[in-house]
Amino acid sequence: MSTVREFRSDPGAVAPAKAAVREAQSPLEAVQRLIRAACEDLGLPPAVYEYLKEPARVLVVNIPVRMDSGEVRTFTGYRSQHTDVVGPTKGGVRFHPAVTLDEVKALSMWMTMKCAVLGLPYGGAKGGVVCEPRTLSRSELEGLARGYIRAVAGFVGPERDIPAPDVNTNAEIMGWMLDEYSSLRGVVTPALITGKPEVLGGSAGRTGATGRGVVITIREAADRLGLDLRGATAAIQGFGNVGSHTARYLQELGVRVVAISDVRGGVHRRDGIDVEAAIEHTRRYGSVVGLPGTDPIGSDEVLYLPVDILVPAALENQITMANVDQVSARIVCEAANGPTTPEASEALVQRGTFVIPDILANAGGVTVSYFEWVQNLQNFYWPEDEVEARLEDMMVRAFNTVYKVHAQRGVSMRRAAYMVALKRLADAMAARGWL
Ligand SMILES: NC(=O)C1=CN([C@@H]2O[C@H](COP(=O)(O)OP(=O)(O)OC[C@H]3O[C@@H](n4cnc5c(N)ncnc54)[C@H](O)[C@@H]3O)[C@@H](O)[C@H]2O)C=CC1
Ligand SMILES: O=C(O)CCC(=O)C(=O)O
Repeated sequence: MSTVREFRSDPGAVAPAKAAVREAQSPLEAVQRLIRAACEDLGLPPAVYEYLKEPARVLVVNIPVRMDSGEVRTFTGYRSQHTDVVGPTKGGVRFHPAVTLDEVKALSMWMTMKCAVLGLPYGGAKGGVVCEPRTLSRSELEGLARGYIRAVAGFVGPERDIPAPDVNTNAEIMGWMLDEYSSLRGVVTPALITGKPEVLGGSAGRTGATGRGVVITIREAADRLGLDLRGATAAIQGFGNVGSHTARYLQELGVRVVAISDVRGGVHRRDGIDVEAAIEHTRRYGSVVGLPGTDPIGSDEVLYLPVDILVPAALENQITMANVDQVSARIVCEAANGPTTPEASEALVQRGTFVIPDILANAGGVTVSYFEWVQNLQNFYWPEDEVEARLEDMMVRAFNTVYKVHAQRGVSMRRAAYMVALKRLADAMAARGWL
């Protein structure tokens, strides 16, 4: 790397996390603080933060959709591409009423950090559409998915930016987007998008990959802490793709999943919930609420149960300085992106909670997306056991790398993960002559 200079504050920039007394007011501010703090920890040249403090490009689009009523309604969509310093950008597309440009920017920045922790050859990206998918019919949803990819088609592509599923999007929606893009380009382009159905070139194991990765990190953490997972208890907030697979794989390791919640409410059972029954109930009724043999519990209450493992697997900002004192789990594993503010996370760590940060915990999804993209480019497909073995290997290596920095430097796992990521990104910048 070029000469390492002292990292100086500039008056316009966000305050370093060390000196922060005020809780970050938004996910964007939170991720900026985290990046800046890691740059300081590593003594990186100021240019590193300058390159990373905002996304390189953002696109705002209006998406007209013909509704079932015959009227045309316009939806707002975003795509944020944070940095392509190590390769094309990569990240999911979220359909949610609360999506904002700043949220999408923050999510793209977390993607950069996540890919760098795992050593994947991508920068981060994220997309979002402001909509309430629960109020859309299937054909309206399909129109929106096709409209979104049409609107960003000149901006994405296998060598530029590769979308994937996120909140309220899934393999079927990725299939529609792939079809639309392929029609526009006049050539079938499986490497455009990951998390698609296997019959269209999706990777074996992608659907469960994020949950599988989450559970690998919990297993590694439990090992370091001397916690026997057989008989340990867990509570899970959010029971979509990530939450449900996490619950399934935890149960396979002998963990008792005593509480689960989704946006409509939660369920509790001291002796452990039958996870497969909860998945089936959710498939049928759209929520875990009302699962026979369980007691009702509020969505938020799940966060406060005296369990060994708490897995927030829904949205950002669920654990903040306002409620952190009520969290009593021994391990908090951030399956969602940004579920804990940096300040609340620091408070948990001070109390002895082992926090596995999002950019490590939920990296299994993008890792298998990377495998999917590689398979698409080679047009050669791997069996599921090979995907799982490679995922296991990469997640364990990433966990060990972060844990080593955590132990050697006496910093939190989050700070350590950012340091690992920033070191790789800064090395790439230096090698490209940017520093
Ligand atoms: N799908 C993926 O591969 C990856 C997803 N993530 C992150 O994981 C999180 C969850 O994503 P998915 O499972 O894909 O989304 P999803 O749409 O499949 O599921 C989201 C779940 O969260 C629940 N939820 C929403 N608001 C809630 C609230 N206030 N309280 C309790 N539950 C609530 C929903 O009801 C649903 O059960 C997000 O933060 C996402 O960015 C991270 C890495 C990869
Ligand atoms: O699979 C991917 O490419 C990205 C998944 C994602 O959006 C995330 O990790 O937050």
